[in-house]
This record gives sequence, C-alpha cells and structure tokens, in this order.
Amino acid sequence: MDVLWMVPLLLIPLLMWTSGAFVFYFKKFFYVAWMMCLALLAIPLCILKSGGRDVENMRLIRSLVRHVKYLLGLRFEVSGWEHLQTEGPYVIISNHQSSLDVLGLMEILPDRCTMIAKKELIYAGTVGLICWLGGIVFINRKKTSDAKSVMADAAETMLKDQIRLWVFPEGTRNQNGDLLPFKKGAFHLAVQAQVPIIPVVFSSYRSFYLRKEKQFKSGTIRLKILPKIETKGLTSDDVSDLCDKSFNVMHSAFLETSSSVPQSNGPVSH
Ligand SMILES: CCCCCCCC/C=C\CCCCCCCC(=O)SCCNC(=O)CCNC(=O)[C@H](O)C(C)(C)COP(=O)(O)OP(=O)(O)OC[C@H]1O[C@@H](n2cnc3c(N)ncnc32)[C@H](O)[C@@H]1OP(=O)(O)O
Ligand SMILES: CCCCCCCCCCCCCC(=O)OC[C@@H](O)COP(=O)(O)O
Repeated sequence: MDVLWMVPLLLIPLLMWTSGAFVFYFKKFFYVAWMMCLALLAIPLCILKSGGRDVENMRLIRSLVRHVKYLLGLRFEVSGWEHLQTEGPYVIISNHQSSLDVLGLMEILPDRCTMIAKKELIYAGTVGLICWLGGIVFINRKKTSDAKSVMADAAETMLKDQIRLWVFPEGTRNQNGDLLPFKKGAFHLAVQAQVPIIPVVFSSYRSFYLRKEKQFKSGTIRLKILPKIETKGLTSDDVSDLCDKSFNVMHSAFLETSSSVPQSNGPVSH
C-alpha cells in the first residue's frame, strides 16, 4: 500500500519525458550548457595557441563543435563544396533560423573565416569570450552609423589579413518559413573589399524544430553552398541590385531545399 502513492510521482517524469515539451527544454538547456563547457575548454587552448584574439582560433573552435550535432540528433547534408574552393577573402552570407545555425556553420567553415555578430553576444559568458577570441566582429545593430564604420574597417582588415567573413544578412533570427528581406551591410562590405559573395542556404528547420510549439526532434538539415557572386568593379550604386540578386538565388534555393528535407518521424507541422 505504501508504494502506491509513488506511482504518480514516477509517472510525472515519465510523462514529461515522453512529451515533446520536455525534450525541447532538455535539448535546449543541454545545448547551451554544453556549448558553455566547450567554450570554457577552448578559452585556455586558444590563448596558449595564439596568445589572444585571432581568426586562427576558429580552427580549434570548429573542431570542438563538430560532434555536437550527434548529441542533438541532427544530420547535415552538404552540397556545393566546390563553390568554397575560392582563393583569398570572400563574404559568406546565409539565412539565420536559430542559434543551432552555429552547428551547420562549423560543418563548412573555411579556414581564416570569422563572423559578424550582434554585440550582445559578447556577454554570453564563456561563449562570448570564445567569440571574441575567434575574431568575431561585433556590431551595434541599433546604431547604423556605428555598424557601418565597424564594417568598413572590417573590409580593410579582410584584405590586409586575408580574412573571410560570414554575415547573416537577414540581421536577426527568423523562423517564419521564409527569408526576411536582406539588410545591406553584407553587400556594402563585399563591394568595399571588392571580394566575391558566397551564398549558403540552410533548409527550413520546421520539420524538427519549432520554437513556439516547443518541439525539437531529430532531423536532417540540407546545407547548400551556391556559386559565388562576383563584385569586382561594382560600386555602392550597385549594392541594391547585388542585394536583390543574392536574395533571389537564396530564396529559390531555400524553397527548393526545404520542400524536400527528409523527415525523421511524424508529419510536418506548420
Ligand atoms: C568551442 C567553443 C564552443 C562554443 C560556442 C561557439 C560558438 C561561437 C562561434 C561562432 C558563433 C557565431 C555565431 C554568430 C551568430 C550571430 C548572428 C547575429 O548576431 S545576426 C545579427 C547581427 N548581424 C547583422 O545584423 C548583419 C546584417 N546587418 C547589416 O549588415 C545591416 O545592414 C547593418 C547592421 C549594417 C545596418 O542595418 P540597418 O538596420 O540600419 O539597415 P540597412 O537597410 O541595411 O542600412 C541602412 C542604410 O545604410 C546603408 N548601409 C548599410 N551598411 C552600409 C555600409 N557598410 N556602408 C555604407 N552604407 C551602408 C544601407 O545601404 C541603407 O541605406 P539605403 O537604404 O540603401 O539608402
Ligand atoms: C548566457 C547566455 C548563454 C548563451 C549560450 C549560447 C550557446 C550557443 C552558442 C551559439 C551562439 C549563436 C548566437 C546566435 O545565434 O545568436 C542569436 C542572434 O544571432 C539573433 O538574435 P536576435 O533574435 O536577432 O536578437
């Protein structure tokens, strides 16, 4: 008789475990905590190796992050590797659905490539510090004039130090099932440095990851690297066209890759 009262106690965790919401929170918490731990490990290694802030630290960060996809049940199918075989600096642009994008980014990150990120990221504890050590360029999105001058400096640094930069031209995370209109910064950057743009598209996460519905299942992400877009000879007058052109190729690639993503389990919910 005494053990009977324990039945509901045991049932609660069981029910929570089988409910999607529990899995969602567990995986999200685990992801953040694990990334924090990896960053804590990476900080002394980066400092020992390069003595401080250096884009070369991204090699180490990349190799430390590669296994995280297995822990979350995610698979990446990459196509278009040949388009990354470009010498010298370039700007990579990609869509941005979630902090999980970091996993895909690390799958294909070329050498000497770092990112542009919102300045708030620097306060994300050990992750913030590792971002700084990896040479990430921080911008203040609320102050366009500041962001512009930081990005103009970045254009010079790219050429001087032979650095590649990854920018999320939507300017924010977005999971609305489509791309947001692009901001212009990435295109000014590429034109100012006169370097090519390499668009990269992540297929929609909606078949396995839904923030509002608290769903986080296993899933496959298609990562499509698209042919580079040259900017040689272009000026700031051409930025709008360049932006539209890039949006159009990425938009059709997004719709195409997202419609055919293999399902892990269950129907797609929209
Ligand atoms: C082992 C350790 C493990 C631990 C863990 C490791 C993980 C760490 C590793 C790695 C993680 C990395 C993950 C990073 C993820 C971060 C993601 C983010 O943070 S996404 C948000 C920030 N990114 C952006 O916002 C960029 C895109 N935004 C832009 O480029 C914007 O254009 C911006 C901010 C520069 C300005 O934004 P506006 O909102 O004012 O909008 P507009 O329309 O683009 O600009 C206004 C006017 O200014 C001109 N303009 C813009 N940029 C210009 C420029 N550079 N030069 C001249 N004019 C410019 C434009 O042409 C426009 O003028 P006209 O309308 O055309 O007349
Ligand atoms: C104390 C906070 C700890 C945070 C640890 C996070 C561990 C995961 C590491 C991935 C970093 C990726 C950063 C990222 O993807 O940021 C989201 C922003 O781009 C978009 O933000 P917003 O919605 O536009 O404000």
